[in-house]
Amino acid sequence: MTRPAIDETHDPLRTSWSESANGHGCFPIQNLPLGIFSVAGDTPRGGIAIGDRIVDLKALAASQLLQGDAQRAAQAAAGPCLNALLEMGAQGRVALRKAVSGLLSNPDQRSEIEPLLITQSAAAMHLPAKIGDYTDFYVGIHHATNIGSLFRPDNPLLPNYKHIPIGYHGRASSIRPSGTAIRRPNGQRKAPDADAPLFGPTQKLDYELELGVWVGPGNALGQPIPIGEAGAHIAGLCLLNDWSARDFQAWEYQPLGPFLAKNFLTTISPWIITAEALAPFRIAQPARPDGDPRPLPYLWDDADQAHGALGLTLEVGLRSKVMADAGMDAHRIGRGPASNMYWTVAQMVAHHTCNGCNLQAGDLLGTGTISASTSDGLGSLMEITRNGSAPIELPTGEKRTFLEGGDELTLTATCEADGFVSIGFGECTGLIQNGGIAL
Ligand SMILES: O=C(O)/C=C/C(=O)CC(=O)CC(=O)O
Ligand SMILES: [Ca+2]
Ligand SMILES: [Mg+2]
Repeated sequence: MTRPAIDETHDPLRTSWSESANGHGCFPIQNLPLGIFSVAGDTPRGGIAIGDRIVDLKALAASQLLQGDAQRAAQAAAGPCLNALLEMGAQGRVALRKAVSGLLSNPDQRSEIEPLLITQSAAAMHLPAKIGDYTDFYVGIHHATNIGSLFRPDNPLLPNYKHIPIGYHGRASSIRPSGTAIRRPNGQRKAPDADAPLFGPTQKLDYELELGVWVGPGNALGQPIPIGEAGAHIAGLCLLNDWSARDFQAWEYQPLGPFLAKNFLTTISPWIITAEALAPFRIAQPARPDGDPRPLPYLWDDADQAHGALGLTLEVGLRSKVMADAGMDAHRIGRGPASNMYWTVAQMVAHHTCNGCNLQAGDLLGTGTISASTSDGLGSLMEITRNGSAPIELPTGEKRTFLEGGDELTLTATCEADGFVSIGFGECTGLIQNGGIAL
């Protein structure tokens, strides 16, 4: 995937007059992610996170402080979803990023810009775009191997895995922003030794640690996106939790793949970490192990192999109600690098469109669960507890096989590279409610 230019907006010496940005773990002036927010009594509109505040893009568009592409981009972000801005592609995003970075770093403009800033704690975050379609891939090879060995002990990694970025079409309508409560879903499950299935609340509620990929400009139906052009169609990334009911999944998934086990809710972090903000953190795709097949030519691009992967670390924390009541922080249950993706984002895009399927601005792709090869870097409880057979212990002494009512799960991600200021994704969090869906 082509890497956006490193420019003055990435300068590690650049700071903001909005002091909370300087040293902020997620949103220093080098990040400037895009989202949709609202404050009480007002309509949702686009914003850019800066430290613990948000630049109101509707107000900025009305201020006459921007010109040209930057002004057009702010106008495209002034409404309740960012689809129009995503459709504009890199040109609009880059112009807006440069202009906002300049305004937030120039002390002479503080008096003009500061009235356009909103405190994040006073704002509600919404989905950043109307999501037309959502596709979930399966590119985390350690996850695919681990979960495959639990679902199919004789045949963990199917023979297509190293030739095709495997995916399934998910459900866009049930994607929600971070903070949405999780109601335990009902469905069918059947234990392998049971005579008949049962209907009721899932006994194996799980999470999946994934990255979400926001599609920028789409492609026309019938016109594939060549791998070398995939970068122009990617607006940015977020965190994605593909909540999963493992008992339903085991019973329903053959032969068509996941269905009700995964479409009851998917949670994403609300900020789009733009392709531009991620530029310094692009790394080489790890070499395929000796003996692995070279992908077909439509899935191979030397430039993509050189810098199509992401230098970021993903983390999962779990906090039970007992821990929350005692004022304890979340307990880390997984931490690992995104370089455990067997396929790059560009390969996902090239494959998704190779048959002429059209992506549209605001579509969302999930990478699939990203697990590491080590036991401290697994991306789901099904893997961590070996399908419930090896419970984990929380600092309170409580045991967990799968998620229970009152548990709060939080995904985070941090990008680091020598010579650059680190940036974070914010949080993707969800609290499991005690009650479920009505029976
Ligand atoms: O059948 C399997 O091997 C497992 C499939 C999934 O869990 C689907 C999925 O959501 C892919 C992923 O997150 O990696
Ligand atoms: Ca998934
Ligand atoms: Mg759809």
